[in-house]
Amino acid sequence: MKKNDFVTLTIEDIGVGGEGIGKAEGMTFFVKDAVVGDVIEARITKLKKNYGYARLMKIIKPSEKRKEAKCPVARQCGGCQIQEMDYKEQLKFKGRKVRNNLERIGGFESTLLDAVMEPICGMEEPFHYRNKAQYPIGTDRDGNPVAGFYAGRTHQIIPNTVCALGKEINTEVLNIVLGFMKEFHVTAYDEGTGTGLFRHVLIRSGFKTGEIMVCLIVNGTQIPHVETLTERLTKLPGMTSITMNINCENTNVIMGKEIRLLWGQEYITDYIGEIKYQISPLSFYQVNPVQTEVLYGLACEYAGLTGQETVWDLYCGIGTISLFLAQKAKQVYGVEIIPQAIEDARKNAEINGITNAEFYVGKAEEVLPDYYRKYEESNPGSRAHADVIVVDPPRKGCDETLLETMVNMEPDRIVYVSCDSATLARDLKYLCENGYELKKVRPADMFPMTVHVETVVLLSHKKPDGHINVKVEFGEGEGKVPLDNIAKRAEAYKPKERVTYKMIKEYIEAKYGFKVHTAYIAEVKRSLGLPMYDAPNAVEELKHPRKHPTVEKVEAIKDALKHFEVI
Ligand SMILES: C[S@@+](CC[C@H](N)C(=O)[O-])C[C@H]1O[C@@H](n2cnc3c(N)ncnc32)[C@H](O)[C@@H]1O
Repeated sequence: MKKNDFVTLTIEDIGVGGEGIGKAEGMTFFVKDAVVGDVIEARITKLKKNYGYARLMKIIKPSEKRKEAKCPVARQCGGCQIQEMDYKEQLKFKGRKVRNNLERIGGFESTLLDAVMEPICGMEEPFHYRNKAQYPIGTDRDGNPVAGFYAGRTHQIIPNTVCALGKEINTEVLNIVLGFMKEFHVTAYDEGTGTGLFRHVLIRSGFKTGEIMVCLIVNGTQIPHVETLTERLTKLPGMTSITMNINCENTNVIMGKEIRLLWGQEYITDYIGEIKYQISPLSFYQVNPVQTEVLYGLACEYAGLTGQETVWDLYCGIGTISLFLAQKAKQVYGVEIIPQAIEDARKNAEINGITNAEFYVGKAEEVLPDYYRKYEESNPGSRAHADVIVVDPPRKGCDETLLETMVNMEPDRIVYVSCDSATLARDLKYLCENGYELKKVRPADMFPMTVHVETVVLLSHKKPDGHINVKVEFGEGEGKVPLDNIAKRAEAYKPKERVTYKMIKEYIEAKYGFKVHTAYIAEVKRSLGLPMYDAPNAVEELKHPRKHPTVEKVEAIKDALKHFEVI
Protein backbone atom coordinates (compact mmCIF):
# COMPACT_ATOMS: atom_id res chain seq x y z
CA MET A 1 0.00 0.00 0.00
CA LYS A 2 1.46 3.38 -0.93
CA LYS A 3 0.53 7.02 -1.45
CA ASN A 4 -2.01 7.62 -4.27
CA ASP A 5 -3.27 4.00 -4.12
CA PHE A 6 -7.04 3.63 -4.08
CA VAL A 7 -8.69 1.82 -1.15
CA THR A 8 -12.26 0.73 -0.52
CA LEU A 9 -13.39 1.60 2.99
CA THR A 10 -16.48 1.09 5.09
CA ILE A 11 -16.67 4.05 7.44
CA GLU A 12 -17.11 2.82 10.99
CA ASP A 13 -16.40 5.78 13.22
CA ILE A 14 -15.86 9.55 13.34
CA GLY A 15 -12.68 11.31 14.44
CA VAL A 16 -12.63 14.44 16.62
CA GLY A 17 -12.41 16.65 13.54
CA GLY A 18 -15.52 15.01 12.02
CA GLU A 19 -13.55 12.90 9.54
CA GLY A 20 -14.79 9.38 8.76
CA ILE A 21 -12.65 6.48 9.98
CA GLY A 22 -12.37 3.18 8.08
CA LYS A 23 -9.95 0.28 7.84
CA ALA A 24 -8.22 -1.45 4.92
CA GLU A 25 -5.55 -4.15 5.19
CA GLY A 26 -5.19 -3.53 8.93
CA MET A 27 -4.53 0.20 8.43
CA THR A 28 -6.83 2.91 9.80
CA PHE A 29 -7.69 5.73 7.40
CA PHE A 30 -9.11 9.17 8.16
CA VAL A 31 -11.25 10.55 5.34
CA LYS A 32 -12.68 14.08 5.34
CA ASP A 33 -16.38 14.30 4.29
CA ALA A 34 -17.00 10.56 4.75
CA VAL A 35 -19.94 9.66 6.99
CA VAL A 36 -20.34 6.62 9.28
CA GLY A 37 -21.96 3.83 7.26
CA ASP A 38 -20.64 5.03 3.86
CA VAL A 39 -18.85 2.55 1.66
CA ILE A 40 -16.35 4.63 -0.27
CA GLU A 41 -13.44 4.61 -2.62
CA ALA A 42 -10.63 6.84 -1.40
CA ARG A 43 -7.16 7.80 -2.58
CA ILE A 44 -4.34 7.62 -0.04
CA THR A 45 -2.79 11.04 0.52
CA LYS A 46 -0.52 10.31 3.49
CA LEU A 47 0.72 7.07 5.06
CA LYS A 48 2.09 6.58 8.56
CA LYS A 49 3.07 3.32 10.24
CA ASN A 50 -0.40 2.22 11.35
CA TYR A 51 -2.70 4.86 9.93
CA GLY A 52 -3.12 7.16 7.01
CA TYR A 53 -5.21 9.90 5.42
CA ALA A 54 -7.19 9.49 2.24
CA ARG A 55 -9.31 11.70 -0.02
CA LEU A 56 -12.91 10.74 -0.68
CA MET A 57 -13.13 9.95 -4.42
CA LYS A 58 -16.40 8.07 -4.84
CA ILE A 59 -19.29 7.08 -2.61
CA ILE A 60 -19.97 3.45 -3.54
CA LYS A 61 -22.89 3.09 -1.13
CA PRO A 62 -24.10 6.12 0.82
CA SER A 63 -24.84 5.78 4.51
CA GLU A 64 -28.37 6.27 5.81
CA LYS A 65 -26.82 8.99 7.97
CA ARG A 66 -25.67 10.95 4.93
CA LYS A 67 -27.49 14.13 3.90
CA GLU A 68 -26.97 16.18 0.78
CA ALA A 69 -25.09 19.36 1.76
CA LYS A 70 -27.21 22.49 1.56
CA CYS A 71 -24.21 24.53 0.53
CA PRO A 72 -22.66 23.94 -2.91
CA VAL A 73 -19.13 24.52 -1.61
CA ALA A 74 -19.51 22.64 1.68
CA ARG A 75 -16.52 20.40 0.99
CA GLN A 76 -14.07 23.10 -0.06
CA CYS A 77 -15.05 25.73 2.51
CA GLY A 78 -13.36 25.61 5.91
CA GLY A 79 -16.45 26.80 7.80
CA CYS A 80 -18.49 23.57 8.11
CA GLN A 81 -16.96 20.13 8.61
CA ILE A 82 -19.98 17.86 8.91
CA GLN A 83 -22.71 19.35 6.76
CA GLU A 84 -23.19 16.01 5.01
CA MET A 85 -24.02 14.24 8.27
CA ASP A 86 -27.66 14.01 9.30
CA TYR A 87 -28.30 16.55 12.08
CA LYS A 88 -29.47 13.92 14.58
CA GLU A 89 -26.18 12.06 13.99
CA GLN A 90 -24.24 15.29 14.49
CA LEU A 91 -25.87 15.67 17.89
CA LYS A 92 -25.06 12.08 18.84
CA PHE A 93 -21.46 12.58 17.71
CA LYS A 94 -21.10 15.71 19.85
CA GLY A 95 -22.71 14.13 22.92
CA ARG A 96 -20.34 11.17 22.56
CA LYS A 97 -17.33 13.45 22.13
CA VAL A 98 -18.05 15.19 25.44
CA ARG A 99 -18.70 11.91 27.22
CA ASN A 100 -15.53 10.27 25.85
CA ASN A 101 -13.37 13.16 27.01
CA LEU A 102 -14.92 13.10 30.47
CA GLU A 103 -14.21 9.39 30.69
CA ARG A 104 -10.78 9.35 29.09
CA ILE A 105 -9.24 12.61 30.29
CA GLY A 106 -11.39 13.34 33.33
CA GLY A 107 -11.33 9.75 34.57
CA PHE A 108 -15.07 9.83 35.41
CA GLU A 109 -16.81 6.46 35.74
CA SER A 110 -19.28 5.49 33.09
CA THR A 111 -21.99 4.85 35.69
CA LEU A 112 -21.57 8.36 37.10
CA LEU A 113 -21.80 9.84 33.60
CA ASP A 114 -24.98 7.83 32.96
CA ALA A 115 -26.47 9.51 36.00
CA VAL A 116 -25.31 13.12 35.42
CA MET A 117 -25.27 13.57 31.65
CA GLU A 118 -28.35 15.20 30.18
CA PRO A 119 -29.22 15.02 26.48
CA ILE A 120 -27.58 17.56 24.19
CA CYS A 121 -29.61 20.70 23.42
CA GLY A 122 -29.84 20.80 19.63
CA MET A 123 -31.46 23.35 17.32
CA GLU A 124 -34.82 22.98 15.66
CA GLU A 125 -33.55 24.86 12.60
CA PRO A 126 -29.81 24.20 12.38
CA PHE A 127 -29.15 26.49 9.37
CA HIS A 128 -28.89 30.29 9.00
CA TYR A 129 -28.23 30.65 12.71
CA ARG A 130 -25.15 32.91 12.62
CA ASN A 131 -25.76 36.59 13.36
CA LYS A 132 -22.25 37.55 12.23
CA ALA A 133 -20.32 36.90 9.03
CA GLN A 134 -16.94 38.16 7.86
CA TYR A 135 -16.39 37.67 4.15
CA PRO A 136 -12.93 38.11 2.66
CA ILE A 137 -12.92 40.03 -0.61
CA GLY A 138 -10.62 39.02 -3.46
CA THR A 139 -10.32 39.02 -7.24
CA ASP A 140 -11.05 36.07 -9.53
CA ARG A 141 -9.02 35.05 -12.60
CA ASP A 142 -11.07 37.38 -14.81
CA GLY A 143 -10.36 40.34 -12.58
CA ASN A 144 -13.84 40.44 -11.02
CA PRO A 145 -14.27 41.12 -7.31
CA VAL A 146 -15.41 38.06 -5.34
CA ALA A 147 -16.49 37.38 -1.77
CA GLY A 148 -16.53 34.04 -0.05
CA PHE A 149 -14.72 31.95 2.50
CA TYR A 150 -11.24 30.68 2.93
CA ALA A 151 -10.77 27.05 1.93
CA GLY A 152 -9.89 24.94 5.00
CA ARG A 153 -6.47 25.93 6.41
CA THR A 154 -5.61 28.25 3.52
CA HIS A 155 -6.14 31.84 2.44
CA GLN A 156 -7.56 30.87 -0.92
CA ILE A 157 -11.01 32.43 -1.33
CA ILE A 158 -13.83 30.09 -2.34
CA PRO A 159 -16.37 32.44 -3.92
CA ASN A 160 -19.72 32.00 -2.20
CA THR A 161 -22.21 34.64 -1.22
CA VAL A 162 -24.89 32.15 -0.12
CA CYS A 163 -23.72 30.60 3.13
CA ALA A 164 -26.00 28.00 4.68
CA LEU A 165 -25.12 29.17 8.18
CA GLY A 166 -25.36 32.93 7.64
CA LYS A 167 -28.43 35.15 7.36
CA GLU A 168 -30.08 35.47 3.95
CA ILE A 169 -29.57 39.27 4.01
CA ASN A 170 -25.79 38.69 3.75
CA THR A 171 -26.16 37.75 0.08
CA GLU A 172 -27.94 41.01 -0.68
CA VAL A 173 -25.29 43.05 1.12
CA LEU A 174 -22.48 41.27 -0.75
CA ASN A 175 -24.19 41.67 -4.12
CA ILE A 176 -24.43 45.42 -3.52
CA VAL A 177 -20.78 45.68 -2.41
CA LEU A 178 -19.40 43.53 -5.27
CA GLY A 179 -21.61 45.31 -7.86
CA PHE A 180 -20.37 48.66 -6.57
CA MET A 181 -16.72 47.55 -6.71
CA LYS A 182 -17.11 46.38 -10.28
CA GLU A 183 -18.94 49.48 -11.43
CA PHE A 184 -16.47 51.95 -9.90
CA HIS A 185 -13.33 49.83 -10.41
CA VAL A 186 -12.68 49.64 -6.67
CA THR A 187 -9.93 47.10 -6.06
CA ALA A 188 -9.83 44.15 -3.70
CA TYR A 189 -6.94 43.73 -1.28
CA ASP A 190 -4.16 41.39 -2.37
CA GLU A 191 -2.37 39.72 0.55
CA GLY A 192 0.70 39.01 -1.59
CA THR A 193 1.38 42.60 -2.66
CA GLY A 194 -0.37 44.44 0.17
CA THR A 195 -2.23 46.57 -2.41
CA GLY A 196 -5.96 46.97 -3.16
CA LEU A 197 -8.67 48.54 -1.01
CA PHE A 198 -11.47 46.20 0.13
CA ARG A 199 -10.30 43.48 2.53
CA HIS A 200 -13.39 42.12 4.29
CA VAL A 201 -17.08 42.83 4.74
CA LEU A 202 -18.44 42.29 8.24
CA ILE A 203 -22.21 41.87 8.56
CA ARG A 204 -24.09 41.58 11.84
CA SER A 205 -27.82 41.15 12.42
CA GLY A 206 -29.85 41.72 15.55
CA PHE A 207 -31.80 38.51 16.03
CA LYS A 208 -34.65 40.08 17.99
CA THR A 209 -34.46 43.64 16.63
CA GLY A 210 -33.79 42.87 12.94
CA GLU A 211 -31.17 45.65 12.89
CA ILE A 212 -28.36 45.25 10.35
CA MET A 213 -24.76 46.40 10.57
CA VAL A 214 -22.30 46.53 7.68
CA CYS A 215 -18.65 47.30 8.33
CA LEU A 216 -16.29 47.62 5.34
CA ILE A 217 -12.74 46.72 6.28
CA VAL A 218 -10.38 48.59 4.01
CA ASN A 219 -6.70 49.01 3.33
CA GLY A 220 -6.87 52.81 3.16
CA THR A 221 -8.67 55.82 4.59
CA GLN A 222 -11.07 56.72 1.76
CA ILE A 223 -13.60 54.76 -0.30
CA PRO A 224 -14.24 56.41 -3.67
CA HIS A 225 -17.96 57.13 -4.38
CA VAL A 226 -18.78 55.95 -0.87
CA GLU A 227 -22.12 57.87 -0.82
CA THR A 228 -23.38 55.71 -3.70
CA LEU A 229 -22.48 52.56 -1.81
CA THR A 230 -24.08 53.68 1.46
CA GLU A 231 -27.18 54.89 -0.37
CA ARG A 232 -27.62 51.45 -1.95
CA LEU A 233 -27.05 49.66 1.35
CA THR A 234 -29.54 51.84 3.22
CA LYS A 235 -32.31 50.49 0.97
CA LEU A 236 -31.99 47.10 2.71
CA PRO A 237 -34.61 46.56 5.42
CA GLY A 238 -33.24 46.93 8.94
CA MET A 239 -30.03 48.75 7.92
CA THR A 240 -28.93 50.60 11.05
CA SER A 241 -25.17 50.99 10.95
CA ILE A 242 -22.66 51.42 8.12
CA THR A 243 -19.04 51.94 9.10
CA MET A 244 -15.58 51.52 7.70
CA ASN A 245 -12.72 49.96 9.57
CA ILE A 246 -9.20 50.93 8.63
CA ASN A 247 -6.69 48.10 8.48
CA CYS A 248 -3.53 48.97 6.54
CA GLU A 249 -1.37 46.36 8.25
CA ASN A 250 0.08 43.35 6.49
CA THR A 251 -1.61 40.95 8.91
CA ASN A 252 -4.04 38.04 9.19
CA VAL A 253 -5.97 39.95 11.83
CA ILE A 254 -9.20 40.99 10.15
CA MET A 255 -10.07 44.22 11.94
CA GLY A 256 -7.95 47.31 12.42
CA LYS A 257 -8.40 49.61 15.41
CA GLU A 258 -10.05 52.66 13.81
CA ILE A 259 -13.75 52.76 12.99
CA ARG A 260 -15.34 55.59 11.01
CA LEU A 261 -19.08 56.05 10.80
CA LEU A 262 -20.42 56.25 7.23
CA TRP A 263 -24.15 56.20 7.92
CA GLY A 264 -26.58 55.71 10.81
CA GLN A 265 -25.11 54.80 14.20
CA GLU A 266 -21.97 52.93 15.24
CA TYR A 267 -23.75 50.02 16.86
CA ILE A 268 -26.78 47.79 16.60
CA THR A 269 -28.91 46.61 19.49
CA ASP A 270 -30.02 43.09 20.32
CA TYR A 271 -31.44 41.14 23.26
CA ILE A 272 -30.53 37.92 25.04
CA GLY A 273 -33.56 37.14 27.14
CA GLU A 274 -34.62 40.47 28.63
CA ILE A 275 -31.14 41.99 28.51
CA LYS A 276 -30.35 44.55 25.85
CA TYR A 277 -26.89 44.78 24.28
CA GLN A 278 -25.24 47.42 22.12
CA ILE A 279 -22.96 45.70 19.65
CA SER A 280 -20.29 47.64 17.78
CA PRO A 281 -18.15 46.24 14.92
CA LEU A 282 -15.34 45.36 17.35
CA SER A 283 -17.49 43.89 20.15
CA PHE A 284 -17.40 40.23 20.96
CA TYR A 285 -20.95 38.85 20.88
CA GLN A 286 -22.13 35.25 20.75
CA VAL A 287 -22.84 34.28 17.12
CA ASN A 288 -25.78 31.93 17.66
CA PRO A 289 -28.42 33.98 19.48
CA VAL A 290 -31.00 31.17 19.71
CA GLN A 291 -28.61 28.75 21.41
CA THR A 292 -27.01 31.50 23.49
CA GLU A 293 -30.32 31.88 25.31
CA VAL A 294 -30.43 28.12 25.79
CA LEU A 295 -26.83 28.07 27.08
CA TYR A 296 -27.26 30.99 29.46
CA GLY A 297 -30.62 29.59 30.58
CA LEU A 298 -28.82 26.37 31.54
CA ALA A 299 -26.04 28.27 33.31
CA CYS A 300 -28.67 30.24 35.21
CA GLU A 301 -30.64 27.10 36.12
CA TYR A 302 -27.49 25.32 37.31
CA ALA A 303 -26.46 28.39 39.34
CA GLY A 304 -29.69 27.89 41.36
CA LEU A 305 -30.06 31.56 42.29
CA THR A 306 -32.61 32.84 44.82
CA GLY A 307 -31.62 36.51 44.99
CA GLN A 308 -29.29 36.13 48.01
CA GLU A 309 -26.14 34.91 46.28
CA THR A 310 -22.77 36.43 45.55
CA VAL A 311 -21.64 35.21 42.14
CA TRP A 312 -18.32 35.48 40.30
CA ASP A 313 -18.47 35.26 36.49
CA LEU A 314 -14.91 34.60 35.34
CA TYR A 315 -13.90 35.12 31.69
CA CYS A 316 -17.03 37.27 31.40
CA GLY A 317 -16.44 38.87 27.97
CA ILE A 318 -18.90 41.77 27.58
CA GLY A 319 -20.73 40.55 30.68
CA THR A 320 -23.42 38.59 28.90
CA ILE A 321 -23.64 35.80 31.49
CA SER A 322 -23.02 38.24 34.36
CA LEU A 323 -25.98 40.44 33.40
CA PHE A 324 -28.17 37.41 32.80
CA LEU A 325 -27.36 36.16 36.32
CA ALA A 326 -27.51 39.60 37.94
CA GLN A 327 -31.29 39.56 37.45
CA LYS A 328 -31.52 36.73 39.99
CA ALA A 329 -28.49 37.21 42.26
CA LYS A 330 -27.63 39.64 45.05
CA GLN A 331 -24.28 40.65 43.58
CA VAL A 332 -22.27 39.58 40.52
CA TYR A 333 -18.56 40.21 39.91
CA GLY A 334 -17.29 39.75 36.34
CA VAL A 335 -13.62 39.36 35.36
CA GLU A 336 -12.28 39.64 31.82
CA ILE A 337 -8.84 40.21 30.31
CA ILE A 338 -9.87 42.59 27.49
CA PRO A 339 -10.42 46.17 28.71
CA GLN A 340 -12.71 47.07 25.77
CA ALA A 341 -14.99 44.13 26.63
CA ILE A 342 -15.24 45.34 30.24
CA GLU A 343 -16.13 48.83 28.99
CA ASP A 344 -18.94 47.20 26.99
CA ALA A 345 -19.99 45.15 30.02
CA ARG A 346 -20.27 48.28 32.19
CA LYS A 347 -22.16 50.14 29.46
CA ASN A 348 -24.51 47.17 29.00
CA ALA A 349 -25.16 47.05 32.76
CA GLU A 350 -25.96 50.75 32.67
CA ILE A 351 -28.36 50.64 29.72
CA ASN A 352 -30.23 47.82 31.44
CA GLY A 353 -30.33 49.63 34.79
CA ILE A 354 -28.40 46.79 36.45
CA THR A 355 -26.60 48.05 39.54
CA ASN A 356 -25.57 44.80 41.22
CA ALA A 357 -22.87 43.82 38.69
CA GLU A 358 -19.27 44.98 39.04
CA PHE A 359 -16.56 44.29 36.49
CA TYR A 360 -12.80 43.94 36.75
CA VAL A 361 -10.20 43.98 33.98
CA GLY A 362 -7.46 41.38 34.37
CA LYS A 363 -6.53 37.76 34.17
CA ALA A 364 -8.99 35.62 36.11
CA GLU A 365 -6.03 33.66 37.50
CA GLU A 366 -4.63 36.90 38.98
CA VAL A 367 -7.74 38.89 39.91
CA LEU A 368 -9.45 36.15 41.95
CA PRO A 369 -6.34 35.01 43.90
CA ASP A 370 -5.52 38.70 44.61
CA TYR A 371 -9.02 39.32 45.87
CA TYR A 372 -8.82 36.19 48.01
CA ARG A 373 -5.46 37.15 49.52
CA LYS A 374 -6.47 40.74 50.23
CA TYR A 375 -9.71 39.60 51.82
CA GLU A 376 -7.84 37.28 54.17
CA GLU A 377 -5.35 40.01 55.05
CA SER A 378 -8.05 42.51 55.94
CA ASN A 379 -10.35 39.95 57.63
CA PRO A 380 -8.00 37.80 59.70
CA GLY A 381 -9.46 34.43 60.58
CA SER A 382 -12.16 34.45 57.89
CA ARG A 383 -12.12 33.42 54.24
CA ALA A 384 -13.44 35.05 51.09
CA HIS A 385 -16.50 33.08 50.09
CA ALA A 386 -18.66 33.02 46.97
CA ASP A 387 -21.97 31.22 46.69
CA VAL A 388 -21.55 30.48 43.01
CA ILE A 389 -18.60 30.73 40.63
CA VAL A 390 -19.26 30.60 36.90
CA VAL A 391 -16.37 30.11 34.47
CA ASP A 392 -16.51 30.33 30.68
CA PRO A 393 -12.84 30.14 29.63
CA PRO A 394 -11.36 30.05 26.12
CA ARG A 395 -10.37 26.69 24.61
CA LYS A 396 -7.30 26.25 26.79
CA GLY A 397 -9.48 26.05 29.91
CA CYS A 398 -8.72 27.46 33.36
CA ASP A 399 -5.32 28.14 34.81
CA GLU A 400 -4.53 25.88 37.79
CA THR A 401 -3.89 28.88 40.09
CA LEU A 402 -7.45 29.92 39.43
CA LEU A 403 -8.85 26.45 40.09
CA GLU A 404 -6.91 26.36 43.35
CA THR A 405 -8.38 29.69 44.50
CA MET A 406 -11.86 28.58 43.49
CA VAL A 407 -11.46 25.48 45.63
CA ASN A 408 -10.20 27.61 48.55
CA MET A 409 -13.22 29.90 48.28
CA GLU A 410 -15.50 26.88 48.64
CA PRO A 411 -18.44 28.11 46.56
CA ASP A 412 -21.53 25.96 47.01
CA ARG A 413 -21.81 25.56 43.27
CA ILE A 414 -19.45 25.92 40.32
CA VAL A 415 -20.97 26.29 36.87
CA TYR A 416 -18.45 25.53 34.13
CA VAL A 417 -19.34 26.64 30.58
CA SER A 418 -16.86 25.18 28.11
CA CYS A 419 -16.14 25.29 24.39
CA ASP A 420 -13.55 22.49 24.59
CA SER A 421 -14.56 19.29 26.34
CA ALA A 422 -10.95 18.04 26.56
CA THR A 423 -9.74 20.93 28.72
CA LEU A 424 -13.09 20.88 30.52
CA ALA A 425 -12.47 17.23 31.46
CA ARG A 426 -8.97 18.09 32.74
CA ASP A 427 -10.28 20.95 34.91
CA LEU A 428 -13.23 18.92 36.24
CA LYS A 429 -10.79 16.21 37.28
CA TYR A 430 -8.91 18.77 39.38
CA LEU A 431 -12.07 20.20 40.93
CA CYS A 432 -13.49 16.77 41.73
CA GLU A 433 -10.21 15.71 43.33
CA ASN A 434 -10.41 18.81 45.49
CA GLY A 435 -13.80 18.75 47.12
CA TYR A 436 -16.34 19.01 44.31
CA GLU A 437 -18.88 16.59 42.95
CA LEU A 438 -20.11 16.33 39.38
CA LYS A 439 -23.86 16.91 39.43
CA LYS A 440 -24.98 17.72 35.89
CA VAL A 441 -23.43 17.81 32.44
CA ARG A 442 -25.30 19.11 29.41
CA PRO A 443 -23.81 19.66 25.97
CA ALA A 444 -25.38 22.38 23.82
CA ASP A 445 -24.99 22.67 20.08
CA MET A 446 -24.02 26.29 19.45
CA PHE A 447 -22.47 25.54 16.05
CA PRO A 448 -24.48 23.03 13.99
CA MET A 449 -22.68 21.62 10.91
CA THR A 450 -19.31 22.07 12.62
CA VAL A 451 -17.49 19.75 15.02
CA HIS A 452 -17.62 22.25 17.89
CA VAL A 453 -19.72 21.69 20.97
CA GLU A 454 -20.33 23.70 24.15
CA THR A 455 -20.96 22.07 27.50
CA VAL A 456 -22.47 23.35 30.72
CA VAL A 457 -21.54 21.56 33.92
CA LEU A 458 -22.78 21.87 37.49
CA LEU A 459 -20.48 20.93 40.35
CA SER A 460 -21.45 21.12 43.97
CA HIS A 461 -19.30 21.29 47.04
CA LYS A 462 -19.04 18.04 48.98
CA LYS A 463 -19.85 19.12 52.50
CA PRO A 464 -18.37 16.77 55.10
CA ASP A 465 -20.77 15.83 57.93
CA GLY A 466 -17.90 16.13 60.40
CA HIS A 467 -14.29 14.99 60.85
CA ILE A 468 -12.72 12.23 62.90
CA ASN A 469 -8.94 12.11 62.80
CA VAL A 470 -7.60 8.57 63.05
CA LYS A 471 -3.86 8.03 63.35
CA VAL A 472 -2.74 4.45 62.84
CA GLU A 473 0.83 3.41 63.59
CA PHE A 474 2.75 0.17 63.07
CA GLY A 475 5.36 -1.35 65.32
CA GLU A 476 5.96 -0.63 68.96
CA GLY A 477 7.81 1.99 70.96
CA GLU A 478 10.31 4.39 69.31
CA GLY A 479 10.42 2.89 65.84
CA LYS A 480 6.65 3.15 65.18
CA VAL A 481 5.80 4.02 61.57
CA PRO A 482 2.57 5.87 60.77
CA LEU A 483 0.40 4.12 58.19
CA ASP A 484 0.35 7.02 55.70
CA ASN A 485 4.17 7.10 55.72
CA ILE A 486 4.15 3.48 54.61
CA ALA A 487 1.90 4.40 51.69
CA LYS A 488 4.15 7.35 50.78
CA ARG A 489 7.27 5.20 50.87
CA ALA A 490 5.62 2.53 48.75
CA GLU A 491 4.70 5.22 46.21
CA ALA A 492 8.28 6.52 46.16
CA TYR A 493 9.67 3.05 45.51
CA LYS A 494 7.18 2.25 42.78
CA PRO A 495 9.11 2.17 39.49
CA LYS A 496 7.90 5.03 37.25
CA GLU A 497 7.01 4.40 33.64
CA ARG A 498 9.56 6.06 31.39
CA VAL A 499 7.85 9.01 29.72
CA THR A 500 8.76 9.19 26.07
CA TYR A 501 8.38 12.04 23.59
CA LYS A 502 5.93 9.84 21.71
CA MET A 503 3.70 9.53 24.81
CA ILE A 504 3.75 13.32 25.25
CA LYS A 505 2.93 13.89 21.59
CA GLU A 506 0.07 11.38 21.61
CA TYR A 507 -1.38 12.83 24.80
CA ILE A 508 -1.32 16.35 23.33
CA GLU A 509 -2.82 15.30 20.02
CA ALA A 510 -5.64 13.39 21.73
CA LYS A 511 -6.38 16.16 24.19
CA TYR A 512 -5.77 19.35 22.23
CA GLY A 513 -6.18 18.13 18.67
CA PHE A 514 -2.81 19.51 17.47
CA LYS A 515 0.65 18.06 17.03
CA VAL A 516 3.80 19.29 18.74
CA HIS A 517 7.29 18.93 17.40
CA THR A 518 9.85 16.93 19.40
CA ALA A 519 12.13 19.97 19.44
CA TYR A 520 9.38 22.00 21.11
CA ILE A 521 9.03 19.43 23.87
CA ALA A 522 12.79 19.52 24.32
CA GLU A 523 12.72 23.33 24.44
CA VAL A 524 10.04 23.38 27.14
CA LYS A 525 11.85 20.69 29.15
CA ARG A 526 15.05 22.69 28.92
CA SER A 527 13.30 25.89 30.01
CA LEU A 528 11.99 24.03 33.05
CA GLY A 529 15.47 22.80 33.88
CA LEU A 530 14.49 19.16 33.40
CA PRO A 531 17.16 16.52 32.69
CA MET A 532 17.76 16.09 28.97
CA TYR A 533 19.38 12.63 28.97
CA ASP A 534 16.43 11.28 27.02
CA ALA A 535 16.37 14.28 24.69
CA PRO A 536 15.56 13.77 21.03
CA ASN A 537 18.29 13.62 18.49
CA ALA A 538 19.96 16.95 17.85
CA VAL A 539 19.21 16.82 14.14
CA GLU A 540 15.53 17.43 14.73
CA GLU A 541 16.29 20.46 16.83
CA LEU A 542 18.61 21.92 14.23
CA LYS A 543 15.98 21.65 11.52
CA HIS A 544 13.93 24.30 13.29
CA PRO A 545 16.54 26.50 14.93
CA ARG A 546 14.57 29.74 15.00
CA LYS A 547 11.03 28.57 15.61
CA HIS A 548 9.60 28.60 19.09
CA PRO A 549 6.39 26.93 20.24
CA THR A 550 3.33 29.13 20.64
CA VAL A 551 2.04 29.84 24.14
CA GLU A 552 -0.78 27.36 23.48
CA LYS A 553 1.74 24.63 22.62
CA VAL A 554 3.96 25.44 25.61
CA GLU A 555 0.92 25.14 27.88
CA ALA A 556 -0.09 21.84 26.27
CA ILE A 557 3.44 20.46 26.71
CA LYS A 558 3.54 21.56 30.36
CA ASP A 559 0.16 19.99 30.88
CA ALA A 560 1.41 16.71 29.37
CA LEU A 561 4.53 16.84 31.57
CA LYS A 562 2.28 17.34 34.59
CA HIS A 563 -0.01 14.56 33.45
CA PHE A 564 2.91 12.13 33.29
CA GLU A 565 4.24 13.49 36.58
CA VAL A 566 7.49 14.70 35.03
CA ILE A 567 6.91 18.06 36.75
C1 LIG B 1 -15.43 31.80 25.70
S1 LIG B 1 -15.30 33.51 25.93
C2 LIG B 1 -16.61 33.78 27.06
C3 LIG B 1 -17.21 35.13 26.99
C4 LIG B 1 -18.51 35.35 27.75
N1 LIG B 1 -18.68 34.52 28.91
C5 LIG B 1 -19.68 35.18 26.81
O1 LIG B 1 -20.42 34.21 26.92
O2 LIG B 1 -19.86 36.04 25.95
C6 LIG B 1 -13.85 33.60 26.89
C7 LIG B 1 -13.47 35.01 27.34
O3 LIG B 1 -12.34 34.91 28.19
C8 LIG B 1 -11.48 36.02 27.96
N2 LIG B 1 -10.16 35.62 28.51
C9 LIG B 1 -9.18 34.90 27.92
N3 LIG B 1 -8.19 34.65 28.80
C10 LIG B 1 -8.56 35.21 29.97
C11 LIG B 1 -7.96 35.28 31.26
N4 LIG B 1 -6.78 34.71 31.50
N5 LIG B 1 -8.62 35.91 32.23
C12 LIG B 1 -9.81 36.50 32.00
N6 LIG B 1 -10.42 36.48 30.80
C13 LIG B 1 -9.81 35.84 29.79
C14 LIG B 1 -11.57 36.22 26.47
O4 LIG B 1 -11.19 37.53 26.13
C15 LIG B 1 -13.06 35.93 26.22
O5 LIG B 1 -13.82 37.11 26.32
